[in-house]
Amino acid sequence: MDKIEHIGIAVKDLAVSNALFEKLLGVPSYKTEEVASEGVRTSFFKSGPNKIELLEAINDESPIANFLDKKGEGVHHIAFAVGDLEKEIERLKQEGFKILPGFPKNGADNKIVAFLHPKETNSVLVELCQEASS
Ligand SMILES: CC[C@H](C(=O)O)C(=O)SCCNC(=O)CCNC(=O)[C@H](O)C(C)(C)COP(=O)(O)OP(=O)(O)OC[C@H]1O[C@@H](n2cnc3c(N)ncnc32)[C@H](O)[C@@H]1OP(=O)(O)O
Ligand SMILES: [Co+2]
Repeated sequence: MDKIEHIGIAVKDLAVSNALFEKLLGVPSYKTEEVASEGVRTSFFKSGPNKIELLEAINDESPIANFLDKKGEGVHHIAFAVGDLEKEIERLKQEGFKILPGFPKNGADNKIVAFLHPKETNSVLVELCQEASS
């Protein structure tokens, strides 16, 4: 794991939270992007070298819809940047971690992503992100 790539925050209304985080961070979102496979609309902010990803659900099947129903708005996941996702997945499997089914897949912000189950990582949902080849 090279660094924290972004912190994912589940929000009910992306437009409302975009305005809030623009005031909070003092910068506008640099990208809004839907990821249909995850049923999410995302909005990204840069804060110095760090990134914040806001996520709203675009359908009831979305993991974000379920999270909001059960836990409400808040920090949803921590994403780590990895240079070689397949290699990192192999290393993690050797360490006894399982990758959630259906991953790796294309994520937002030009990444290929995979997730571990939060029950294996102290109830923190961990995402792995590799730059998709341009
Ligand atoms: C890919 C686009 C974008 C990007 O960055 O590129 C994204 O980040 S998309 C983000 C949305 N997509 C995902 O989160 C995909 C991975 N998540 C899942 O597959 C599910 O959300 C899963 C498996 C983590 C949970 O789904 P499940 O149906 O099992 O939900 P439950 O409510 O039954 O939860 C089971 C258990 O896990 C705890 N839980 C669930 N979500 C989280 C979370 N985000 N952080 C911490 N813990 C979580 C939940 O509380 C349950 O624990 P229990 O003790 O049994 O109550
Ligand atoms: Co993410």
